[in-house]
Amino acid sequence: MTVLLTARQMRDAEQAAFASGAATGAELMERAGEGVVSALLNSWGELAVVPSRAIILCGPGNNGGDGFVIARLLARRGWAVRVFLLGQADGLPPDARLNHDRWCTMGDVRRLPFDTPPQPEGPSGVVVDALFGTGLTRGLGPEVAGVLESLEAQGFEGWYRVAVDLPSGLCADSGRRITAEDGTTAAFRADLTVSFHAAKLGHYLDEGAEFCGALAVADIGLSPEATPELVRLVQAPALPLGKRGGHKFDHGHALVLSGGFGRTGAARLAARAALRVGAGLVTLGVPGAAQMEVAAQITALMMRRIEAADDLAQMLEDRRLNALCLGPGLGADRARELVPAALAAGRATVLDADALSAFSDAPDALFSALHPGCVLTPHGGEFARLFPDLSARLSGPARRGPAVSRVDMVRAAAARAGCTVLLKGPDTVIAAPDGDAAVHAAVYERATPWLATAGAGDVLAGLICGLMARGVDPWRAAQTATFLHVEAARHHGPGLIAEDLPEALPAVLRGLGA
Ligand SMILES: NC(=O)C1=CN([C@@H]2O[C@H](COP(=O)(O)OP(=O)(O)OC[C@H]3O[C@@H](n4cnc5c(N)ncnc54)[C@H](OP(=O)(O)O)[C@@H]3O)[C@@H](O)[C@H]2O)[C@@H](O)CC1
Ligand SMILES: [K+]
Repeated sequence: MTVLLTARQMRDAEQAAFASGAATGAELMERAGEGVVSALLNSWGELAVVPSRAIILCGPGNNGGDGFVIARLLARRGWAVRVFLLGQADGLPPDARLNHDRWCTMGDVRRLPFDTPPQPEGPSGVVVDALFGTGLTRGLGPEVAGVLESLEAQGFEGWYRVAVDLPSGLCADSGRRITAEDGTTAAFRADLTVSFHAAKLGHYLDEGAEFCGALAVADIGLSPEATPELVRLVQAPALPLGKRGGHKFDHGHALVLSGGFGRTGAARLAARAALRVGAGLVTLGVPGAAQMEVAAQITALMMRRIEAADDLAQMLEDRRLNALCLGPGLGADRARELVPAALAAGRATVLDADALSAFSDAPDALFSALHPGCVLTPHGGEFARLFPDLSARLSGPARRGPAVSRVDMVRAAAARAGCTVLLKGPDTVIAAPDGDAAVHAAVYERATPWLATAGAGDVLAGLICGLMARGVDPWRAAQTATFLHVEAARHHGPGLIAEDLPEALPAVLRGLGA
């Protein structure tokens, strides 16, 4: 299991190593520096062959200490190294001071921001940002922002940019840039970020991936963590996704409620996704006026007329209908009519799109009807309508580090709703009401910007519904569906439209050994 740590959890891991005698701070710092050097040599092979030049910016804490180790290791490889320190050597914590002093036997240290700003001194090289890492408590002031700007000036175009642990200015817990008192919101923009022991939430959430560039995690010999509040990074599902015998009713029967005439496409997309992910049967619940339209478009999918709440309640007397999906193209009036009846039936239920927006005026009425078998799948706008106070905490500037994160807010939303909440985005956050949280990241090598296309969200809702019809619990269904959704988009590639997603699933499932 890959976990994403907060700054505090990282410090706890470090303290545990000190307490058990497994490592000293100086040893961890040495390994951190070695990790950065080997990651940068691996990333850009030519640097491993011919010594280059480096500009290393060291901050006033242990992130700066890592910078001094990197300076020493690169200089030993024959690199031309210039080191800059923000603040005074006297103020450095002990391990950083030790490495500062070791470096001083090999080269000089210039002061930031007073000395002349760093100059490129050659067409190529590496800029190393070791100003701030997990200890960032406030935004970068104008002086530091000015230094970062000077490193983007003319002459640095051919230079690689490496951040130690985190790009300075970026919050380890939230992936948000911290805003300084004067309103400056600066951060180092890296090509490669090298972190230690485990990735931090901030590498994946919000603006994290944009500022990190690529991400490498160096092993510095700390023990794996096992605290329950850890956030996991969603990866290939451990569930058996293939069918192992049985007939169609053994794999569940999903019901997807459709909107009216001319608005049935979204529900049909969701239904097809539910069928492709393995639900044994999928029925579309359609108002009379739209039946001809739907009938002309479906084959393996089934259809039943559902006009009003009574029709739905009557249909749900059939206990074999075990998972519901409401929202895609449903329309606000129909959502207000059908959602209470669906929730009263106590089935596994996905609420998306209109089924969420229809309750913007009275979210508490929705929350009181929800049950643990539900999954809400809002995008940012729908989340803001249902949880305006939580959303507002993410939309204003972050003034202090560590800042409140999307994980914090989705956890709070799940606790309030009493069910699983999935906030969509390239950094999808999924939280369960008991506080479990996971991040699904479609960033770095899994970036799929072409997934931002009409109807993609409807397919996701259908995948969750289909998995729940197969008996997967809401928490795992939300994670597995998100993973499959992005894998389908990756399999198809650019040019993707929502219709392609269900059609890409067989290849994705086969690739996962289903
Ligand atoms: N934990 C581990 O296991 C390992 C950790 N390691 C490394 O240590 C790093 C964490 O070190 P750290 O805790 O010393 O914090 P760091 O990021 O260097 O900064 C703290 C200093 O910056 C200051 N400061 C903050 N914001 C500021 C601002 N905007 N403008 C100006 N100043 C600001 C802050 O001042 P204060 O807030 O106290 O006033 C304090 O002086 C971690 O990222 C990793 O690289 C590795 O060696 C391997 C093992
Ligand atoms: K840094």
